[in-house]
Amino acid sequence: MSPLGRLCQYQQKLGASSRLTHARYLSTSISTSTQPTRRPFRPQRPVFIAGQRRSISATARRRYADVEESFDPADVEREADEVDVCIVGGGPAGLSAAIKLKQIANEDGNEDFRVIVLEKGAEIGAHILSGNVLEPRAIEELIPNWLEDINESRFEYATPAGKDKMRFLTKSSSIPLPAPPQMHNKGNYIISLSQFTKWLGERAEEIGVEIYPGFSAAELLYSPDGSVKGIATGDQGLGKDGKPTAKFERGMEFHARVTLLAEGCHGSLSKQVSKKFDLRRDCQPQTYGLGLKEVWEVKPENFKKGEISHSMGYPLSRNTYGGGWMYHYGENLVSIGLVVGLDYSNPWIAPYGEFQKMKLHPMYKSVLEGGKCLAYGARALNEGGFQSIPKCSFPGGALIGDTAGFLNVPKIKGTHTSMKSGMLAAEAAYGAIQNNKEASSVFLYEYEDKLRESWIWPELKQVRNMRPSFSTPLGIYGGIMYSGLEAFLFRGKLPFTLPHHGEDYAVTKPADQFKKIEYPKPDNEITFDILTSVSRTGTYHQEDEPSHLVPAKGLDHHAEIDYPTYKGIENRFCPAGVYEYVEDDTKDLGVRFQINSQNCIHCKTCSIKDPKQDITWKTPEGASGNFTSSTVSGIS
Ligand SMILES: Cc1cc2nc3c(=O)[nH]c(=O)nc-3n(C[C@H](O)[C@H](O)[C@H](O)COP(=O)(O)OP(=O)(O)OC[C@H]3O[C@@H](n4cnc5c(N)ncnc54)[C@H](O)[C@@H]3O)c2cc1C
Ligand code: SF4
Repeated sequence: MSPLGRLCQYQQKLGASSRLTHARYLSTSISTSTQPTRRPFRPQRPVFIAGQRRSISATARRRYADVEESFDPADVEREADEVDVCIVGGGPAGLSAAIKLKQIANEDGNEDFRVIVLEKGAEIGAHILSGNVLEPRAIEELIPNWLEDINESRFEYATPAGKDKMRFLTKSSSIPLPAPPQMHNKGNYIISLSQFTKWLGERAEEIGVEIYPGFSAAELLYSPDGSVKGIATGDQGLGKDGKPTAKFERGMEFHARVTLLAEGCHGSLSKQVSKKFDLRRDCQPQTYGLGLKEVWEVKPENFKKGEISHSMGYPLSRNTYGGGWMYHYGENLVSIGLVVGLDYSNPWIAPYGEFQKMKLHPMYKSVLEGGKCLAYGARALNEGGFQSIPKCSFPGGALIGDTAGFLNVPKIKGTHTSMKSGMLAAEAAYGAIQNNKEASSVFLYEYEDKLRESWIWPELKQVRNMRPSFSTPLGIYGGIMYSGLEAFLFRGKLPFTLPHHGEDYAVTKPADQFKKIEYPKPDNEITFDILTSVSRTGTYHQEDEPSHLVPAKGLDHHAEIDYPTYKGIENRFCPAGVYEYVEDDTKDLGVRFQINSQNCIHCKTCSIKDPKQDITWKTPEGASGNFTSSTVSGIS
């Protein structure tokens, strides 16, 4: 069977068609009992079938394992395919770059220009998690009739933003605060980013982008001159021990003139490339927050379509940065969430516990009461802003979107900037490839210039001092006061840039310096235990695949270096119950470190916050960590 045939067979096996069909859409949306009214899907437009225009590889041979056979997977030759641009990550940034590239190439009469997108989720949108209030600036530039198109193809899709509310919370009351201009949402839309991304995927395929969901880019490939020459997808069918099983299939190589990394916040290949080319040498460290989110169907009398609320204060202590949100959208749907800055020093803090506590505050509880929680998810987001943007180009490629860190923190918005960065990289990549037809390696100098000349730069520069102003001894109070002055008076014009505190993991202090925090027991109406929440993410990893969460020298060594000082911080920072310290008398510490990697929801917090930086997050097998069987992808 041809490699293309095997690819199709593989996708069918996963139920992971690259076509985003009506049936597929319905099967991944919310259950019928709670399903809001929605318009029927518009008939499918003609689409390009991924890989049909050109086979993935005509010559190379893929090796399947014999059950009895024992060999080193790395010794097996990989198939390779040549493309013009390889994009890793089918999120808003990657798909915007892909669409822009094909728009330019098609206008240029260069329809054979090959752009591929590899996405680790089983389908486009499956691994996307966000609020999301969309500022439509970038999408209006990319697809001018987007709103009409999207509203035709999705149930009441983009809810126009209504009233903005900003509150400071104490334990039982809420004090109105003036919403800074950066947080005004007039002209914006509340959307499901997962659905928006699926729609972008359809638009990309229509104009000839080849999209391969279910494929993790696991390794960067380099040319002899040191430039990036593409990526390799991960091997499939390895057992827990890392040895090939009967289902083993070697990964594939994609060689590209330009490789764009669009992996989202804290991308694993981006981390490697940043290190190799020292991309962070002239910028501040990146800092992060963890966003935890639920989607509820609320009682109609509690629903205020389009209302957008944000809060600061309770339940977070004055030294912990963060805030909550609640967006009313669609039909009786409410997106509620909490972002917790990962620069907290107290290792007893559990962001999941803080989120559950927040829902019990009267401002939130009054809306949720009598409703039903449909979905849960969590994802890290960049908080470093302007001063943490690295060099974005490297020989052979570039970082685009959240993996470079273009999120506007006071706005809590990064979709528009991520998309725009992808579009700028696309323009630079097409020009560079056309102008360097013979050169082996392409460098996207123009991308860096375009970023600085675009609206991304002044937007992020203006708010650069707000986030670091929360890191003074005055904590949240100092931050609110300073940010108020910045927002209404200084508007980013002060002649200095505040630095960040350093890396988030490095500010964590020993547990014995703090009192242990006890979180309220779940009531199963408003608050839930972590495993119930994980069941609402639809997370699924193969039982027997190797763990993608790897302590450098094994589980026992990890426990020895982390546990005595931080008393199980991994168990508390992980929003999916992946890490556990289990009592075990046979161990010197009295506990055994356990990793339930099948629960992982790919939020990346462990890679950011582990105080000893001992856990490596590797891309799991493609299509695993599949969140689509839940309600999440329909509404997140
Ligand atoms: C809780 C929360 C709330 C937010 N609220 C808002 C908001 O209201 N408004 C707003 O504008 N923005 C918001 N954002 C930010 C917004 O979600 C991001 O800025 C945006 O999604 C970034 O797009 P991206 O394409 O760069 O990355 P992502 O959306 O993260 O997409 C990356 C994609 O790459 C895939 N991928 C990663 N690594 C690999 C690999 N090695 N191989 C193959 N595939 C890979 C992932 O599966 C994913 O599909 C929020 C973010 C969070 C976490
Ligand atoms: S294991 Fe790491 S990436 Fe996975 S859910 Fe837990 S903290 Fe997030």
